[in-house]
Amino acid sequence: MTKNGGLLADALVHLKPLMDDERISDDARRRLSQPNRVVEVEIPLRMDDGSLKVFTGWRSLYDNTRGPGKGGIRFHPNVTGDEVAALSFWMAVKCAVVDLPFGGAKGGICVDPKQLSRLELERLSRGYIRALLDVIGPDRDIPAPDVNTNETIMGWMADEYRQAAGRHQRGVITGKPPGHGGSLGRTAATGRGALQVLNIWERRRGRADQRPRIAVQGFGNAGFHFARLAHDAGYRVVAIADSRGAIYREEGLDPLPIWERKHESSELSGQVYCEETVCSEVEVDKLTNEELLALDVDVLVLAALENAITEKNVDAIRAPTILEIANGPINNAADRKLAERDVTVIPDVLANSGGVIVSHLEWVQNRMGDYWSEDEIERRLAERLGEQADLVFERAIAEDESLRSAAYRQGIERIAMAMDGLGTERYFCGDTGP
Ligand SMILES: NC(=O)C1=CN([C@@H]2O[C@H](COP(=O)(O)OP(=O)(O)OC[C@H]3O[C@@H](n4cnc5c(N)ncnc54)[C@H](OP(=O)(O)O)[C@@H]3O)[C@@H](O)[C@H]2O)C=CC1
Ligand SMILES: O=C(O)CCC(=O)C(=O)O
Repeated sequence: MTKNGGLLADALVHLKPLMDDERISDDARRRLSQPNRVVEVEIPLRMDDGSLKVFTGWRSLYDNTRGPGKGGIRFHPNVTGDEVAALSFWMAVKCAVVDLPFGGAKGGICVDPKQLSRLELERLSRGYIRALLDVIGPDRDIPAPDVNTNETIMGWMADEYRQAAGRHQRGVITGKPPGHGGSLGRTAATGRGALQVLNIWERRRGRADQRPRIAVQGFGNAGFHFARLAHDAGYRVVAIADSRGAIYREEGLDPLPIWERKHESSELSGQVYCEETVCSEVEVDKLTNEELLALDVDVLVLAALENAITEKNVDAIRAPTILEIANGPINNAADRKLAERDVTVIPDVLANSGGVIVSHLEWVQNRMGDYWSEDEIERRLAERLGEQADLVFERAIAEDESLRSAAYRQGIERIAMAMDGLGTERYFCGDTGP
């Protein structure tokens, strides 16, 4: 068993009820039950002091029936092959839920990037790409940012691939800096999309004119942009947490200055933004992460890592609505308990899909060699996400099932239909070679 205690096995539990559906063929059922492949690589890194360290990395391709694999790369000390495989499963479901022509993939390196210098980080990022040249590619498997990776890192990685290929291949990675083939709007896309999904849900529940109080766990790319946009849209962000702790203010917090303070010194390190000096303009209370999760807010937003809510702390949760921006932040046991208590969970495979939707737009722009304005990106994101979220919500209401179950059905049916459409002789499509 891995450090994450069988994350893929826990993730696959959601498939079980769907597998009884007669629309899912036996072949599709079998092929959906494990990843196509999980590649493990050792990446040697010359440290600034001249010593050599070796880091382990992975890239998992869960399924590529509907198109090339797609999914981010995570740098974190707890990354394992099992975690990456689970994340690639969620990517496969997510891309199908919002009807993108992609399969699911994910990658990661077991490393604490906060312990590396900028040059070490660049060498490691480039080394990861060199190690995986045979499995990634613009029509094979297309990485993007995830936890502790960003557009700078995607730029280094795309450049490493370009050097190895001997030509520009911009569509090999998304989330790059604008100017190096990156799309406008990608950085904020995950948070923007999550807010749109929440807004649609709140409107359906007749709560659009209220000013919900929200608490946000995770203040990185996804959590910050969500909090900033939600604050601007009139939500009251009463609490924010990063890996070091949480701050709370009943009157509401303005996420932008908090973010600016947090990032004054270094892009990737966690700053102690909840020190009194940092928030000296307003009175804030300090909370632990567990206290933030237990706040009596209208919406609890999970934007950090997997298993934030498990059977150990689920009974303390008081929010009636949970928005999953992180992938897999609620384990199965906790999910069942929340359902028993009629807590609405807006699931990750829909709520955080804004990022990959704009990644798809970046890939399309790279292939066209022409670039859209930020307004155009936002319009296209809103159009796709609005249509697909409505389908999920309508299905959930019509079938009287959870939003997670409705989203999974939407995604899995599309993948299974694509698998069946290819016939019986297509067993594996690793897409290696030139
Ligand atoms: N980036 C994207 O486009 C997408 C991201 N996601 C998912 O969203 C989640 C966050 O990703 P992203 O924002 O990109 O990652 P980042 O690395 O930018 O941010 C992660 C944030 O989570 C915080 N954090 C880490 N551990 C904890 C903890 N135990 N308690 C509270 N906060 C914690 C970090 O704290 P600190 O700042 O102190 O390090 C950081 O603020 C992940 O699950 C990711 O897979 C999903 C779809 C797309
Ligand atoms: O933008 C992408 O391709 C994938 C982002 C991601 O890793 C995710 O949605 O979890």
